[in-house]
Amino acid sequence: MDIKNYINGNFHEPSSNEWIDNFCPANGEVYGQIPNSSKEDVENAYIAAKSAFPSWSQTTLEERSRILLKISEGIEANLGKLAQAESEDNGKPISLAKAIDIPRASSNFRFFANAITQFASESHESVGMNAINYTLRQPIGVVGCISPWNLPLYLFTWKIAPALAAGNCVVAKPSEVTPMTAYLLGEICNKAGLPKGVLNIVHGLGTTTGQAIIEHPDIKAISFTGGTATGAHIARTAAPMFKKLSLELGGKNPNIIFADCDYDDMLKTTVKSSFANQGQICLCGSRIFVEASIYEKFKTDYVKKVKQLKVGHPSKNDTNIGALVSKPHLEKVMDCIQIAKEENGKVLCGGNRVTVAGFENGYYLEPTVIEVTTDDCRVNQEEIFGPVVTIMPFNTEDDVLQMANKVKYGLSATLWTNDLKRTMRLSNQIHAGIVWVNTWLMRDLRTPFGGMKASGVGREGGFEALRFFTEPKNVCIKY
Ligand SMILES: NC(=O)C1=CN([C@@H]2O[C@H](COP(=O)(O)OP(=O)(O)OC[C@H]3O[C@@H](n4cnc5c(N)ncnc54)[C@H](O)[C@@H]3O)[C@@H](O)[C@H]2O)C=CC1
Ligand SMILES: O=C(O)/C=C/C=C(\O)C(=O)O
Repeated sequence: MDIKNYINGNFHEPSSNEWIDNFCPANGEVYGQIPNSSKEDVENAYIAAKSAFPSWSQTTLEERSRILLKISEGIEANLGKLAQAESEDNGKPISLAKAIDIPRASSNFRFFANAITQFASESHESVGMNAINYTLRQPIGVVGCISPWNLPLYLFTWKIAPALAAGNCVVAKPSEVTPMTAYLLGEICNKAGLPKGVLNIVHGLGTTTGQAIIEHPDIKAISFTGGTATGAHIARTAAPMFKKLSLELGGKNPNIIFADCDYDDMLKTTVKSSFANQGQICLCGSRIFVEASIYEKFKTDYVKKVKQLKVGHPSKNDTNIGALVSKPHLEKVMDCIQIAKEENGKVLCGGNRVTVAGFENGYYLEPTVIEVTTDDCRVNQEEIFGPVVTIMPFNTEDDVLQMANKVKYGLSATLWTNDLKRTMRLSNQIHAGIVWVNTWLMRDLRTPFGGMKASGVGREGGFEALRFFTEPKNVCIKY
């Protein structure tokens, strides 16, 4: 199916008539074309957004909320179609798209439709000065939202929903690798009655379409999720124009397992936190550190469970691990495994491409566990973003804390222990924006979400997102 840009409520071909092949990761075949939108298309999207802004920013909160709820319902009503599109475009198991990706996209709109009705600003009485200060939280104007391929509609809507709820108009670009569900969202928005131009979706490469968005002098804020190198490039480009930036970037997250944890729960969840979505979630616990006293037992039990995961076609209900998102990404992940071997990492299971009968050109890879003896190796320092984890033992809390923090990233961490004091000590000291204790990826959309160090700048979620998408203006009145 050919995809078009959604500008001013209508579907348009790219002005340059330049197209990009869209590949299906499950079989490696081209199954459609997407626009490689130019500066001109981005400008058209901007003009539509700009002209929609005066009206949308003055639309009552109740009305904005009502329309966003309708979009949420539209996503829910199209669950089957969207899940199938997501699975075909991304390679993820359809079961995952149905249970997680699409319901969460719907929740994102529902959550921010409700949150905006509860969003309030501060006032400060300046005692002894006969003055009162109050702070307005005004929409910024036209904002840019750029999202990645791993959780396509989930992350696309995680940015768009708060931006719209706060009264902004949006120029958004999904990943060129997984454009399909963002394309389908346009029709849902029209049916929900979203006024023309409030949301505009342009498709294309990061280096052309994405670059035109971040360089646009009047797109005043950029919310981006993706790789750390791209985040750094966006920051370099946007900073001299004083754009507001929210950057949600890569991770190399420690999963720290103490002997006193609830073992069965830990084991089951660790398999999930290692390999969910083929390991292509920035929050996956890709570095597993296990207390020495249970290391050998863990190693045996974990590898046994990982070997039971079924790699298969994403449309099959019994598939645990689908296809990786693209051929270049598969090659990148396989290169990382090769580097691990060269650095004396021991592959305990996996490490090879999988041929799925009938889909021989699909991008399938075995879930891979690598035992390492030092945390300094590249495979333990660099983000792989695939179904590959490392495991190694540790002796003391101090040792593991040091190793956990000795990476450039600081996105999330998982702790498995029943010792409350240890939980508090480690949670306080660990370099991560998100710490899960005895669980993983349990989400409450009100909480601040994002990372420190090379994992990003700013936080998404809840009122943090609404604060990002508004400009605070303080008014001081003397009486
Ligand atoms: N934190 C996360 O959730 C993600 C991390 N990654 C990491 O990044 C690595 C590279 O993956 P990529 O697909 O190359 O991610 P990327 O960071 O290049 O892509 C993310 C989004 O940014 C856009 N983009 C790329 N260059 C841009 C530019 N100059 N201006 C504006 N937008 C631009 C892309 O078109 C896409 O929509 C992965 O191997 C993985 O390690 C990738 C995707 C998501
Ligand atoms: O908001 C969430 O629940 C998860 C977000 C995940 C990412 O940002 C990612 O994998 O890139």
